[in-house]
Amino acid sequence: MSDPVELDALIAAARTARENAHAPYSKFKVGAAILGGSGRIFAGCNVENAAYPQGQCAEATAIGAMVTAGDRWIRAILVMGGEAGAEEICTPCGGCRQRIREFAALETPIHICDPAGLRRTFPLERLLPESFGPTNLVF
Ligand SMILES: O=c1ccn([C@H]2C[C@H](O)[C@@H](CO)O2)c(=O)[nH]1
Ligand SMILES: [Zn+2]
Repeated sequence: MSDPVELDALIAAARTARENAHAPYSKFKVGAAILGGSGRIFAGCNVENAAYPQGQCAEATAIGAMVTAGDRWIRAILVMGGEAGAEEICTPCGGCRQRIREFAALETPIHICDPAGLRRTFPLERLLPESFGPTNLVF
């Protein structure tokens, strides 16, 4: 789990990112916020494209911002997608689960929000069991 102050900061960062999402095709806005190893927060939104397959998820944008700034560790990640009170929660897609895996522990919390607030928290391992990661490539 993340402490409540960190959680509030992640929610605020993801909310702002979500508002900036470029999602004219799906109309599904997503913001993500990462608490990095340095204690800094990195945010990202989904960035869609008229050539649909070129769209990028919010989590990928946030991970890119983190790596660009020099952080290499995800202490917690929060995803805020869709609309308040939606029946289904917005968990990271399969590709983003693997992207998170590159920089996180199996216990790292993935907080799932909608614009009204926190809905669920999962450890990464719950969303990506029996996963392949960096240690598989250590010979
Ligand atoms: O966890 C998720 C799920 C979906 N999307 C984006 C991709 C696409 O732009 C839109 C609809 O799938 O939402 C994300 O950014 N993150
Ligand atoms: Zn994704």
